[in-house]
Amino acid sequence: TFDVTFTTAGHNVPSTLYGLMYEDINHSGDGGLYAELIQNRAFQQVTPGTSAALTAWAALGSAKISVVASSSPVSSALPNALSFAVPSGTTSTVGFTNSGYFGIPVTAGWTYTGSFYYRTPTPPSTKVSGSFTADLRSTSGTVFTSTTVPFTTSSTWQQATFTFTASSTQSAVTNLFALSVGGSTVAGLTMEFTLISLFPPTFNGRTNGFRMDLSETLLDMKPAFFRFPGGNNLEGETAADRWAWENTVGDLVDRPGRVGDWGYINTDGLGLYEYLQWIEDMDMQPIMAVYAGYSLNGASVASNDMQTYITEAINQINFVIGDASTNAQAAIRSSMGHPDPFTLNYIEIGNEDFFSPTTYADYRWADLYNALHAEFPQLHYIATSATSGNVPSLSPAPTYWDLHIYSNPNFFVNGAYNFDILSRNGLQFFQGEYATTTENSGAALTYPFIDGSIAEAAYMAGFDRNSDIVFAASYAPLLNHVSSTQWTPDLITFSPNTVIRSTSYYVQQLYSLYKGDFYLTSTTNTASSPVQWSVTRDTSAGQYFLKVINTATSANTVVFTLPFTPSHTTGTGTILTAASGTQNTPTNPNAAVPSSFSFTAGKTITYNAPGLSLSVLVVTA
Ligand SMILES: O=S(=O)(O)O[C@H]1C[C@H](O)[C@@H](O)[C@@H]1CO
Repeated sequence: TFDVTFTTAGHNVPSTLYGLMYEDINHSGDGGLYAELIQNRAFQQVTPGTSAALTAWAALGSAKISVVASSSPVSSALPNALSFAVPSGTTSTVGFTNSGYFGIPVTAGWTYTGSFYYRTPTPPSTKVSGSFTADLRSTSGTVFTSTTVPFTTSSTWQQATFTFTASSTQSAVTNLFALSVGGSTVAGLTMEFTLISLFPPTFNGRTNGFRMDLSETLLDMKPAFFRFPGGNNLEGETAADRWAWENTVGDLVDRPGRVGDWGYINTDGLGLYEYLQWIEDMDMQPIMAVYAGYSLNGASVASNDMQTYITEAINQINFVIGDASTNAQAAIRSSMGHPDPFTLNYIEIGNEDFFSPTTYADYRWADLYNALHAEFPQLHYIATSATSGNVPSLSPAPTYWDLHIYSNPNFFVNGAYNFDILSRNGLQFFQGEYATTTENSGAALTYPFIDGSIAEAAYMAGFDRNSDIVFAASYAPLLNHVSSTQWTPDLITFSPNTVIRSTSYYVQQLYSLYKGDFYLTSTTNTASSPVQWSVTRDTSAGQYFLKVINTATSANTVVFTLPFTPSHTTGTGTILTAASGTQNTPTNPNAAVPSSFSFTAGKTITYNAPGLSLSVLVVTA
């Protein structure tokens, strides 16, 4: 039995404590949160004439399709186009299909919004007019919804737009988007297409917006912040490949895309503006990274070449918070629909710069911090070259540090007091990435498992307890498309039409929902104890959240002694628990989900915590 006495003494819990780490990994962005359904929609960053350039595209009928460098590109950012050549004499239906990001969901009642650019490089002397049919169909050709799109041959680019509404829901996602036309209409013609786009309804109905079910899944966690755009995906393989904010704003036709750092092309259709608008819609605040001159090939920008990136970072921040009436970057923001500044308090300078500590310490941190702090003194700047609370020395000395740790359950069980032992010297910590990534045996994990998730919960009791110096924490990675994975485990796994909440998702959700605003000091425990606890309070609601974490496989009893007598004798709690090894997977998505229970409340509360469990007992004063 663990006897826990808590007092009314303690400290504030920062509103920023629990949030989300994001980067475009495992198709978290393109094919995930970004709602665009067409993969390789603008043939960005591909080599014309290669089969890879045609990823996700296939011809219909006797048409010949290939990716070409257009002789008259739709924009300098999008030099490539799909060439669609129809042999003379063709009479049957011709066209092309796109298979989406490993599938396309067909959902009853959804109105899809589509568009494409097209032209006929060498139009016939007598203009040809006709109609394309745009549709969603199964791979066997069953059409679920369609509409016609009139066209007239022209050597100049035209943009067509259309909508159609699905009347049925298909459980299969192996569906295709198709554009087709009667062969006799276009026989002998060669046409070019690009930026072929199809959106489902989006979160908050935003144009060029986010996928609804994934957004709702994240909203259910009430996350306080969103760290973006990376993670490794900020850094590029080289400086030239970095995430550069300016290439991600403005009209889609002006965004070149880039080769991302997780093995696939990023369209950057999900760009800085879209991130910020969604973060605002989701009641979060950004923790925004700026490129700090280190890239994944290990090279650092030379000291006397840093100015380009300092200016870029200043411009990036001005895009977010600048005055649109006086600042050019802020004016772009305003022109995109947000004249007022977005909320911004935290800037992360680089990512995992412990891979390049010398250049970070010698000049990269100071160059960026000094310039940004001078320009924006009200923002907080987060350094990234530490892995634990024993931070390296940098000048100027950072106040905020981002720490990352991926390990096994034992690390998190034994490390539960890692922050208690740190001296309070003004430093503030962001546990920006953490997760149980292997079993104690070292076996890799494809999905989180209850043993690791409850170990994470033990470690997170340390975030509550030390939230005087831990201002933010987020599990990583956040998202994983089940058909295109570079890193496991992940908090949430999804397919084109399903979302699987892992056991670690529920741990993150419970800590975030029951964060409270004040931590109450209680009986000191020891690291590596099988049981950890945390007591926080929602002061305005007069509610106390008694969290009990039992990392042992057998039950353990905790007896709480309260500094008051609750106003009720029965309390309601929420528990996540499962047998060792349990995972929520695509085939068993609800193997372990939280459930509620009631308990007897009084000046003392005896709680028998099941093995491998996180419980939150809610007590009303
Ligand atoms: O290979 S790692 O450095 O472990 O990559 C990790 C750390 C990096 O910030 C993030 O992008 C990635 C997965 O979350």
